[in-house]
Amino acid sequence: TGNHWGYGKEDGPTLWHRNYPVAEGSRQSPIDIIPLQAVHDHSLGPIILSYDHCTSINIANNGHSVVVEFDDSDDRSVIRGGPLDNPYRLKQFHFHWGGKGCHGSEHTVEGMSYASELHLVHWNAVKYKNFGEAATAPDGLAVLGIFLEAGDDHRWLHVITDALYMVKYKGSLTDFKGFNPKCLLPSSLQYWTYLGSLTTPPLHESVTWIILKESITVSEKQLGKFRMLLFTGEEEDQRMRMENNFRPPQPLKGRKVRSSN
Ligand SMILES: Cc1cc(=S)c(O)co1
Ligand SMILES: [Zn+2]
Repeated sequence: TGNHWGYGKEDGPTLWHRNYPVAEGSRQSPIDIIPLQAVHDHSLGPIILSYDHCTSINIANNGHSVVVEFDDSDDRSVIRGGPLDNPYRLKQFHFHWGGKGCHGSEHTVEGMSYASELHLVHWNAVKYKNFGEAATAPDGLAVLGIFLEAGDDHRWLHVITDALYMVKYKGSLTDFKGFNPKCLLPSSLQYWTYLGSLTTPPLHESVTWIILKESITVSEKQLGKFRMLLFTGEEEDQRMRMENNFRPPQPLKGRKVRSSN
């Protein structure tokens, strides 16, 4: 009904173009990144993350992913530098992941998928008055993508995975204060960058993507806790585990991917 969408056979990524024709647009995400075809742009400076005074507010299950929201009423936590002309305010972060043992990331590297992908979503508060307005502008959003590779336990991710039981059902939300996503960054901030879109409807072509080359590791146990989340609400009798909530790579359509040094 209406603009309902999901990741199943009846409502998944191959059908989103029916309600969201931009799905077949010229700057859709994610994409397959081919490192050797990326252009080394020496004018690309380092990305700078100023998260020290970030204020996380809550963690929620929106029926598509699990999202941690931040206070974005001022410039307390921003990303700047790299391909960005302005500082962009941290608004939320969320994840995309697979089912048991299979892939789950949205971006791929030479066809290789990771187990999961973390998206830190920021908006251009210099040019736009709120997130909603920025989300429809070509330079409105900047999303930092971090690959999660199955391996050892991540020493800080348990703070998130231990809270997931509280947001099992679609529409659930709970306090989540004092979390700083700086603890989820890999040691290197080397990145690829390109112009793309949201990877979920409404698929707005408003995102400057910054994908870190180095992944972080998470254990199968930690990934298993993400898979205990449900796409469905408490009141629904059909329980559907939240997994494989990723869009496959989209056509590059002539875009250039640039690489930091
Ligand atoms: C704003 C936003 C960005 C991404 S990448 C997503 O998956 C959902 O919502
Ligand atoms: Zn995302």
